[in-house]
Amino acid sequence: MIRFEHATKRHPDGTTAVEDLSFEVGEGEVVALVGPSGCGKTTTMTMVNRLTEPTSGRVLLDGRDVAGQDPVLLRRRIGYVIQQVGLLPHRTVLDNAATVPRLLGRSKRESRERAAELLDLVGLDPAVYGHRWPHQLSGGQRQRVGVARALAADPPVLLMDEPFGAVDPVVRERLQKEFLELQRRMRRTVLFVTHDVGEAVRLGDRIAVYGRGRIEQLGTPAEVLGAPASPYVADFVGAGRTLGRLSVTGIAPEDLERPPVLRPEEDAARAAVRLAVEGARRAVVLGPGDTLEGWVPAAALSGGGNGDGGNGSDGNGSDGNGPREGSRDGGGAGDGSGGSVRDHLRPVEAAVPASATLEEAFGTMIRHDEGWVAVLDGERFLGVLTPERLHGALRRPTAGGERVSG
Ligand SMILES: Nc1ncnc2c1ncn2[C@@H]1O[C@H](COP(=O)(O)OP(=O)(O)OP(=O)(O)O)[C@@H](O)[C@H]1O
Repeated sequence: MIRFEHATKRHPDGTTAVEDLSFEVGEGEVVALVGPSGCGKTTTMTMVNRLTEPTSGRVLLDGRDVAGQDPVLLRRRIGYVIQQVGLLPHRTVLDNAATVPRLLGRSKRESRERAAELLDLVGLDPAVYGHRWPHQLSGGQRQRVGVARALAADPPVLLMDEPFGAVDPVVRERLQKEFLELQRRMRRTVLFVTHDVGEAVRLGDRIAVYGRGRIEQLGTPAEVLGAPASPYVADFVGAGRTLGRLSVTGIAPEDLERPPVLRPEEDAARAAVRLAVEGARRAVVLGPGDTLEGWVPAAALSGGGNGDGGNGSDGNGSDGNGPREGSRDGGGAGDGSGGSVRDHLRPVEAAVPASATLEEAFGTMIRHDEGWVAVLDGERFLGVLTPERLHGALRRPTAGGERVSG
C-alpha cells in the first residue's frame, strides 16, 4: 500500500533527515515508527503526503509515485493526525469533524451526520460535545476530535504523528484502546509515529526502530523485543522491554504448572493425606472432561470442619471468602467426617483462556491476588501460571515460541 524505495531527504543546510529508506506498509497494517527525537520519523511520514519531498528515491501509494500526484487530492485520501490537533477555534466540534467531507463536496447535512457518527466512534457523545467549541474540551477530547476528523473522509491511509502525545497516561491508555478497537473494525493502513516503545509495541503490527536517519530494525514487536538486531536497538527498547514483552508473548506449554488434581467426589480426609504427602498447599478440582470446578486449600481439607478453617494458611491472601458453600453443604452432609472434596470447593476467580497474552494473565493474577491464574481451553483446565513461571516465560526468547492455544 505504502512503499518507500531508497527514499532520502537531505536539507539544503546539509542535514540528512532520512537516508535510503526502503520498506513497505501493507494494506490494513499498522507500522509504528519509534525512535529518539530528530531521527527522521516525521520526515518519513510527511514524504507520504508530500509535505516533504524526497531528494532521491521515491514513495509509492498503491503502486503510484506520490511525486506525480496533485498534493491537495493526495492529502484528501490520507488522514493526517498530529499532536497539536489544529482544530479551528471558531468552529464547533461537530463542524471541525465535518471539515474534510465538506471539502470533498458532501452536503452540509451529510457531512455533519458523518461527523456525528465519528465523534461517537471515538467516544465523544455528539449530543454533548458536538456543539462545544474546541477550547471547551480537555486535551484528550481534542485529540479524539482530531482522530474523528482524520477518519471523516474514510481515508484508506492514516498518518498519525504522536497523536496521543499530549495527554496524561490514563487518557493515553484509553485512546490507545480505542484506536485498537477502531482499527480492528476499519483496517486502515497506518503509519504511526511515537517516542514511546510501549505504545509502538501495543499498537503496531510491526515496529520500525529508528537510529539517525535510518531504520535499525523493522519487525513484529515480538521479534524486536525478543531478538533486537543491534546493541542500539536493545538499548532503545530496553527500558520498557520486560513489560512490553508481556503484551506480545503468548502462554506456552512449558509455562504451565500442573498442581495436584482432585475429583469432587473424592473423600476429603484421604485427599488431605495425599496433598500432605506431595507437600502441596492446594489442589485444583476437576470434573468430567477436566472441566475446572474449583480449587481447595490443603488446610481446609485436613481441618475437617468447614468453619473458617484454612484461611491464611494457604498463603494466597484470599481469606475473606472462606468456603462459603462448604459451610452450608457440610452441615447437610452430616456424616461426621470431612465429607467430600466438593464440600470444600472454592471458585477459581483468576482464569484466562489459553489464547491470552502473558500481560493479560499477569493482570488477572494481580487483580485477584490469588498467586496463580488458571489457564483454560474452553472449560478444560490446562494448568496454572505462577509468578515464577511468568518470570521464566519473560526470559525465554520469543522467536518461534510455541503457544498453548496453537
Ligand atoms: N527544514 C529543515 N532543515 C534542516 N534540517 C531539518 C529540517 N527539517 C527537519 N530537519 C532535521 O531532520 C532531522 C529529522 O527530523 P524529523 O522531524 O523527521 O525527526 P523526528 O524523528 O520526527 O523527531 P521528533 O521525534 O523530535 O519529532 C532532524 O535532525 C531535524 O533537525
